[in-house]
Amino acid sequence: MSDNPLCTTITEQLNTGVLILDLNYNIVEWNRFFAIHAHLNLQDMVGKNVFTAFPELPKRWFERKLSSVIQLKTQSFCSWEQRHHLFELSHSRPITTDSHFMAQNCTFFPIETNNEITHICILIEDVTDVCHYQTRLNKTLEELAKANRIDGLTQVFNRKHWEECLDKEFSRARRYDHGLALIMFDLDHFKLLNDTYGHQCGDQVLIKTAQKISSLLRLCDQFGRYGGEEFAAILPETDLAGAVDVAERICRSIEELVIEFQDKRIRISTSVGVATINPDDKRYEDLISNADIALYEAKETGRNKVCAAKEIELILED
Ligand SMILES: Nc1nc2c(ncn2[C@@H]2O[C@H](COP(=O)(O)OP(=O)(O)OP(=O)(O)O)[C@@H](O)[C@H]2O)c(=O)[nH]1
Repeated sequence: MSDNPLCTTITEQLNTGVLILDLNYNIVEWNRFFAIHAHLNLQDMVGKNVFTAFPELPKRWFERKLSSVIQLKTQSFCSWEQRHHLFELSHSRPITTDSHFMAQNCTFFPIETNNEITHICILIEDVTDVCHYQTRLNKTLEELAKANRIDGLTQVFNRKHWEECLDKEFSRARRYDHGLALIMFDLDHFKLLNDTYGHQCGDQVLIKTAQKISSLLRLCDQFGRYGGEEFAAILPETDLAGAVDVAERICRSIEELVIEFQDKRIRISTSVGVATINPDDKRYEDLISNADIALYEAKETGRNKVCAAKEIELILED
């Protein structure tokens, strides 16, 4: 590796890959680490063009990288997060990883002789462990973030996240004077269903109902589980007539839904309350209250129906 035997000994013991190229991309030197992980013979590769020796190299990117190192006379770095690996080297990680090749941090730096760049040195650091643990950590964080937003049983938004969405939509609607509607659903006689068929059956009904309602909403609507057998949907840019129309459609679909549980075919219904933002509403909770009053009205006047907050106001005015 070097005229100095001490340096050669050290370089050969390094746990880092060392590859030295001339300015025509020919391999001048490389160390044992590189040869072992490339499964190639140390001597065979010297003098070969790097692109012939490693056809997997991204040629244009590599040439640009080296040319900037030469022109700027400065070192350059490429982390595994930018590019998982440059060279298809094996790793010796005992624990199984998803990656077939060694994850690499690569450093490129110019070698000068008499003030003139004659070679480029590339150092390859094996960061397969870092990559593995970072990937696992990211996955866990993603799962945690999801668990923080999603109701475990029905897989729709949980109440906390749903209310945060409503808070944002409410502020936006107020600021830009846009429409905003809220639909609250409460399954009818759910206690009786639980008592008759058992809690597992009740759970299945909640799952299927949530799926059904989700499938009938638009992508921009936000749907969540508000409580036990209560669900709620936020409909941005929607007026009362539009929201009632959606609510009616959902109400009829739930009525027609047949849920199979073991050998039983279960049918249910839902009462629905609809409200839209009005100038008196100061906080998003006001909108929930109005939808809740409408929902109560739907329960009181027979269930399996839709009531709108405005209709109640009119009834009160009468
Ligand atoms: N299976 C199951 N049941 C639940 C869950 N959460 C709440 N419940 C039940 O839902 C039932 C709700 O009962 P109530 O509030 O009396 O309402 P209801 O029987 O639907 O009557 P109305 O709303 O008046 O039509 C209770 O028995 C709760 O135990 C759940 O996650 N799974």
